[in-house]
Amino acid sequence: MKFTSLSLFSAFLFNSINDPLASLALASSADKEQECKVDENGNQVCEANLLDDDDDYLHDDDDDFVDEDPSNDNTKEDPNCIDTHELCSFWASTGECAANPNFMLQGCKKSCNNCSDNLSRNLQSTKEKLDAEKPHLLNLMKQYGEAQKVDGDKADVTMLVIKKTIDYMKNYIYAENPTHHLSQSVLDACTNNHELCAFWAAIGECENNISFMQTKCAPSCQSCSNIDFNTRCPKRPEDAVPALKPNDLNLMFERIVATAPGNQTEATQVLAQQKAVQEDGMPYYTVHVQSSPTIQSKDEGYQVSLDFDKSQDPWVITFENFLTDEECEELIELGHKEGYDRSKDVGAKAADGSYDGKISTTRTSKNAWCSDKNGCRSHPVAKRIHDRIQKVLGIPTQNYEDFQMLRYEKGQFYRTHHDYIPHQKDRACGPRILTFFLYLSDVEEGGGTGLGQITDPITGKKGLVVNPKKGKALLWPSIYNHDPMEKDGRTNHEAISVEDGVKFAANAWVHMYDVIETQKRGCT
Ligand SMILES: O=C(O)CCC(=O)C(=O)O
Ligand SMILES: [Fe+2]
Repeated sequence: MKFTSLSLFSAFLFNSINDPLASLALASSADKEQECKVDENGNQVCEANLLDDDDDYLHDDDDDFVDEDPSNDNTKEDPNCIDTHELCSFWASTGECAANPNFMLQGCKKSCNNCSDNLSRNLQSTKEKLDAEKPHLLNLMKQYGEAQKVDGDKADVTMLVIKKTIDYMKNYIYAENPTHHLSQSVLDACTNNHELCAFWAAIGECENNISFMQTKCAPSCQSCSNIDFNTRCPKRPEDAVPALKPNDLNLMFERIVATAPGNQTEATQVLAQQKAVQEDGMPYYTVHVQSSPTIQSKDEGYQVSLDFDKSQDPWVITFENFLTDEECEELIELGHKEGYDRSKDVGAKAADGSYDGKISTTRTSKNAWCSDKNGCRSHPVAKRIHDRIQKVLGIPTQNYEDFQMLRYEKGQFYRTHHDYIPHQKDRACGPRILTFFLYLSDVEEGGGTGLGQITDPITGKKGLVVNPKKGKALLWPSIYNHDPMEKDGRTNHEAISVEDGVKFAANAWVHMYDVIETQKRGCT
């Protein structure tokens, strides 16, 4: 029996995005497609004589494919090389293959020139033949970046990714008459930058870890077009609601001070000292104003203008007992699970529009990001604290970056800097507008947060130092009240060296707009 490896590979391409193993099973029966049907669960089911019924899905010991010669199939039409929509050719001509590859490369294969070629047709589907092909395929893969490592129990699925990658790179990216309009710099950057790209793609990382995978392992994720910042990064929706409008900043701080549960009465102050927690889980925290405008919104002479903002001191407040001891310990532990690495500053802009982290001599601490890649962000304690901050600020948690967990050993510091990142003004997430800083440990000596341009309320001199204390929080704005997209440089700050002990802390940076998708796609 002649083996229709052309339809095999096309079927594989079409299905393997969701389930590569299933697609191979489907593929091995592709020449008898009429004998396969979809069951009530939506799964493809084929007659028993088409698929082995043991779990060795690659096993095929009859001789029903003997297409030893790749040229044998050259003249055959690929039945899967079709457009599934009448507008495919129009869309392809308007650049949709590049702009919308997820749909177009599968749904408009013909117009996008994303059909299987001789190599693909000749792919063998038995385990033995796969193994025999392996050196050849791995060799071909070297054209597209780092040589790929394939072993372990995911070797078969990884090989499927490799086949898919070669097909995509050869027939679509480097097609003779490409239908995409990718720039030379994107093409040059579209390489696998790690030997495990194919493996990671095989275990679903292209979707779990979009920012890294779709740019640094783009061939394996079939995502060269996403290297381009404008394709990968969603624009800020026209109707996006800003977290703060002009004048909201002052009103927010005034409200936070007035409503702090521990500040209300003498009795609540006692409860705060006892670290009591309210029924809804909110601790009886107290708020202490370190610095604020002297003329407040209800006062005569109050204005919403740059001159007025400059004539007043910026807000800086602290919260005592904002977190319970258990919450602090759990957050530190989450940081350990993620792994504390040497902290980096915002570095140079990369070809994909992201900004590299650069090791800096002015920041010697270690940090870990509590992202959702490993479920940290959705851990109940991390989530509870995000929700608590949301309650205090009245700004939704989607606007909060993942917690950046910090660890300073003796002698470590972060020299004076500002948290506002100017280029983010034009990004979907908008700039950082507030820093909600959490102290997770007591520190024996040193390790304070210094705000050099803020007047210390006790000494009356410039240079406020907030000392760490387990469960305490510190909040300051990075922007002005009259125009909350604009940086207020007066909240420059530093992490003073730890002299003794270890300082654990966490940054919760609040953006003007939703930052979740921007962060996930590496667009911040
Ligand atoms: O550790 C501190 O006290 C401040 C840290 C800081 O400013 C930062 O991580 O951006
Ligand atoms: Fe900072």
